[in-house]
Amino acid sequence: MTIVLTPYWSNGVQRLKVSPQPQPKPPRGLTPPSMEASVHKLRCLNQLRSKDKNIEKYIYLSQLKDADTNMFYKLCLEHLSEMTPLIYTPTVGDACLQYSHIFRRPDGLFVSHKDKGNIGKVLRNWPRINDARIAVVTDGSRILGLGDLGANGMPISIGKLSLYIAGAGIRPSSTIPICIDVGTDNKKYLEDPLYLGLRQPRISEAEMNEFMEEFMHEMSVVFPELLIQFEDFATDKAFSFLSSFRDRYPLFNDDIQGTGAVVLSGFLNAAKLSSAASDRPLADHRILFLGAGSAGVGVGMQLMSFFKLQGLSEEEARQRIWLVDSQGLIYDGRGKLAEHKKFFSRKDYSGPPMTDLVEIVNHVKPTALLGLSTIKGAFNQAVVEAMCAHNSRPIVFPLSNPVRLSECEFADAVEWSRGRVIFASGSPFPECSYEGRTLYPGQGNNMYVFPGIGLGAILAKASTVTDSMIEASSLGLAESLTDEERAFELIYPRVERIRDISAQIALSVIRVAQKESVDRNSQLRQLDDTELLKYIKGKMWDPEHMSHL
Ligand SMILES: NC(=O)C1=CN([C@@H]2O[C@H](COP(=O)(O)OP(=O)(O)OC[C@H]3O[C@@H](n4cnc5c(N)ncnc54)[C@H](O)[C@@H]3O)[C@@H](O)[C@H]2O)C=CC1
Ligand SMILES: CC(=O)C(=O)O
Ligand SMILES: [Mg+2]
Repeated sequence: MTIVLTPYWSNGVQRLKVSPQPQPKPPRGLTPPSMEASVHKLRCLNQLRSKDKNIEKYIYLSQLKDADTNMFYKLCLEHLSEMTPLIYTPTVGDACLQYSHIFRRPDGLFVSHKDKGNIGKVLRNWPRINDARIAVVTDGSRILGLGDLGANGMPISIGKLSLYIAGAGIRPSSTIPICIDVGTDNKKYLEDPLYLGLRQPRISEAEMNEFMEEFMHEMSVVFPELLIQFEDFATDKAFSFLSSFRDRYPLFNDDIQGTGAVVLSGFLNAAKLSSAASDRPLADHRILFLGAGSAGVGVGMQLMSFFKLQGLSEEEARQRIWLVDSQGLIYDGRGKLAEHKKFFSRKDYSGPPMTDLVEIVNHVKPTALLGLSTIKGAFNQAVVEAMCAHNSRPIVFPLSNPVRLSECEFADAVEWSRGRVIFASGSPFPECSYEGRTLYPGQGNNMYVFPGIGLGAILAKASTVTDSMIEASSLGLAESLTDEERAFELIYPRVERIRDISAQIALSVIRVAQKESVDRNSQLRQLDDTELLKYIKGKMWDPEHMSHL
């Protein structure tokens, strides 16, 4: 497919009309005699599989995406469980760490502090302005659990958007990966002669707030139909930019809201399995978090809905959740707390600081232990055994990314719990067998929901992304398990079904947007659910029908 760009003016801004054109057959002699599309797919797959290291596979796939976008997405769709760990976590973490060294050519938009006052001008340099529908924006300040990676954060925006395209059929030309470069406090990068970003420490909080005001305003002027996903901002900024901008522009924060939705969904299914193995009512679950950053608190807030769905009040729901950070259990008597930790701070404990996780598990007696702490191995044998002492089927979700920061490995959790654990992790682990049974880990990663949230919000032309739209994505995902998946005790559907799942999630999100009157595309109101689902699926971009060869 080639793209033809025709300039035109709208609201005083020059835009480009994007028209995809079928690729003309190359003149005879310019391709080899036996260039069959299906054989070439096999050739690409073989080249990919011949590489030993995942980072080499990542580089190969980035180049393939550049040279033959359709082929890249055909491979993604046909081999999703093989491709996802390469284009996303865990490999994307290594790609970010090494970005300045493996960089070949630009693929995304860099907006730097040097552009302050001229951000609109920089945004207008994007070649596909009129087609833009979704941007993933990071400032690189907390990439996965890897910390401040500055301008090296760009691959996370690229990776998330590849999943939008593969998982929800968003047109590649409608996506904009953005990395805001406002410096880095990563000393190693500042000293690296190959580092691609600004060679300066991060700007102050006040300067950052001013910069973001201009950035968001200009984004809405230049890209009036754009939905924004904030990604991997350090926790304070993640919370403050979400609350400053969410009522003014269509946006959501993936780490707070997307993660909240995906974990609520998995927890709904896990709690049913766990409760079925004991006589414990669903309302009696007790959840302990290791990690109280944007992800931990975001998930905690979303899990309040689990208890409210069981009929509990807001206060009763709050009482079911305990948070632990690097200083131990979070409680009022501990001293000054960061703003985002206050809501879940316990009032029913007043002893000395409690820092040992086994001691905390024995104090709280949780039914579920969730890790969003970036602390590898924090759920060790003693911790998992303590969980088993209180539960016939303990729920253990080590959700930190990438895989080498996971609080616990699946095989260990199975072994230490003697096959009783109900498990989901942020990055994928292989299945394992225990006493003749094959056990499957879940992947509790926001990748299950953000493509569908984005697709729904884009099609409804939502003016804002509401909490109920996020919750709808979660309930839609929880209900999407097939009978076969339930029989295998899966708590998330198989990733191969992502397009169907995204369509279902988009439908739920659109219906809530309509109910809350934030849909600017009111035509979709006339469709019943069957028609709407057909409409959504019909809108999905399909690489098979756009052959490059
Ligand atoms: N599975 C998923 O879909 C997602 C996973 N994550 C992962 O969650 C992790 C955390 O992300 P954020 O909350 O944004 O980061 P953050 O840095 O804001 O939060 C980390 C939290 O862990 C706590 N912590 C650090 N060391 C600890 C220790 N030794 N013991 C107990 N707690 C400790 C910190 O006090 C802080 O509360 C990252 O690894 C990230 O990749 C984030 C979003 C989505
Ligand atoms: C998955 C994700 O968004 C994170 O680890 O930050
Ligand atoms: Mg993230």
